[in-house]
This record gives sequence, C-alpha cells and structure tokens, in this order.
Amino acid sequence: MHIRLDDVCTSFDRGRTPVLDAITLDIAEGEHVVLLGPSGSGKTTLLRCLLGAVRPDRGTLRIGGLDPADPAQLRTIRRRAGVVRQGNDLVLGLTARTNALLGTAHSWGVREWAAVLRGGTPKRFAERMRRLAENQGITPQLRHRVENLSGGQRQRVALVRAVLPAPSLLLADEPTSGLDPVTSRAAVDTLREAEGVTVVVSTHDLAVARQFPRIVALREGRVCFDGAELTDRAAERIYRGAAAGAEVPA
Ligand SMILES: Nc1ncnc2c1ncn2[C@@H]1O[C@H](COP(=O)(O)OP(=O)(O)OP(=O)(O)O)[C@@H](O)[C@H]1O
Repeated sequence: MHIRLDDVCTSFDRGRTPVLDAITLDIAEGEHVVLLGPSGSGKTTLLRCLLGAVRPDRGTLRIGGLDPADPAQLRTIRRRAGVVRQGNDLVLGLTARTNALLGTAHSWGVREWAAVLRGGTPKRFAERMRRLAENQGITPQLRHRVENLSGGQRQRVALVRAVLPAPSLLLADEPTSGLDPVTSRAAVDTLREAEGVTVVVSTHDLAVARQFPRIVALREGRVCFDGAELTDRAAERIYRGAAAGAEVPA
C-alpha cells in the first residue's frame, strides 16, 4: 500500500504536547523503510497515525489512497495491515499458535473455527505457519500458553501473527527489542522477505536499520534524515542533534 503524508502535525493533550511537526513523506507500495530517532521523537506516534489510532491535527494522510480518518476506510486499512506493537499485545490464556492465528480470524469459516478451538491450525494456514514458526525458532513453543513464554519468544509470536495473513502493509514497532542477535536477524529477514509488501519498522538498533534500503529518522517530530546510507556520523547527528556537527541532510 502506498503511504503518503502531507504536512502532518499531531499533538496530545489538546495541542499542549506537539509530537509530529509537518511530516511530509512518500513511501511507495512495496517499499521497505526503517524509522530511527531518539526516544520520544515520534516514531510510535507516526505508526499509530498510519493505523488511525492518532488523528492528525493538520495535514493529510492516505494509505493506499484510503483515509484513516474515515471509519469504513480505516477498517479496510486495518484488514490489510499486519502490526507488531511495542511490548506486544498477545491474548493471555491462549496458546502461541492460537495467538499467531488471530490476525486471520476475520476469514475463518465454521470448520476453521472448530480447528482453532481444538488447538490446531486451519489447513490453508498450516504450511505458512510451519515455515514462519520454524524461521522464528518458536515451533516448540506453539503449543504453550503465551504467559509461559519469554519476552523474546512472545515478540516472535507477535511477528508471526502480523505476517501470517500475508498483509499488504506491515507496521512493526521495535520488533527486535529484547531479541538476541540471531533471533533479531531472523525477525529482520522475515520482514525483508515480504516482497511487494510495504514495510515500515521502527528500531533503535542501527545494525537492524542498516539492513533496510531506506532509513527515515525523526528528531523532535521532524524528519531529519531520509536516505539509504547511514554513516556513523549521520547516526550521531540523529541522536545528538546539531551538537554533533552540521545539520543532517534531509
Ligand atoms: N497518549 C499520549 N498522551 C500524551 N503524550 C503522548 C502520548 N503518546 C505519546 N506521547 C508523547 O509523544 C512523544 C512521542 O512519543 P512516541 O511514543 O511517538 O516516541 P518514540 O519515538 O516512539 O519513542 P520510543 O523510542 O521511546 O518508543 C513523547 O514525548 C511522548 O511522551
């Protein structure tokens, strides 16, 4: 899905906490973009805007030509989007397998509901589930309730849940936080393998960011870097601002 933001401004507390400041951004359909920026720079808020959870005070926002401010269009966007939220949001009491399937629930028929209620995987998702779980190294965990998994294992279940429905748009907020280097690499590979899918991922991990073809950085709610090559010097300027040297090329 093509993403287009034009002069988007957002704030919280009725304008008392400005967050995004005149963001203009064009992300082509199928493009893979990583969002960087200091803590509090607005990365999560930007992702939440794309899902209609935060309304712009000003500017226009279109996802695949659809307006997230319109409830019917927002439903279409959400149905086509796979999302990994910060701190994840798995359903406690259910197994990892059932949680991983939840993103496909809107399409289940009666037999598929029955399969899920028996603790199984509907046939049409079985092969993809097997492959994704194996890639993420969580096959043995699929039968366990999510409250019995480690933080990193839960994070990977959330990633499988986002990717399993083969969405057109993948939004992931710090999907590798809490993962060791090997599982982090596998998570990035899964996101990068989503060919033709528009992928927007936020991270604080520069090694993760460098695996994406386009890096957009925010600083105090503004785009301060948009490019393919992130040098150490540019990274330092993103995090330390003008104190680290001349302005970062936008
Ligand atoms: N619901 C809210 N109400 C009020 N202020 C908020 C709310 N959500 C976020 N903010 C503020 O908006 C700013 C941007 O927050 P956001 O979570 O988008 O930053 P971030 O770049 O994702 O940070 P991090 O890297 O720490 O996750 C912060 O100053 C934060 O305190």
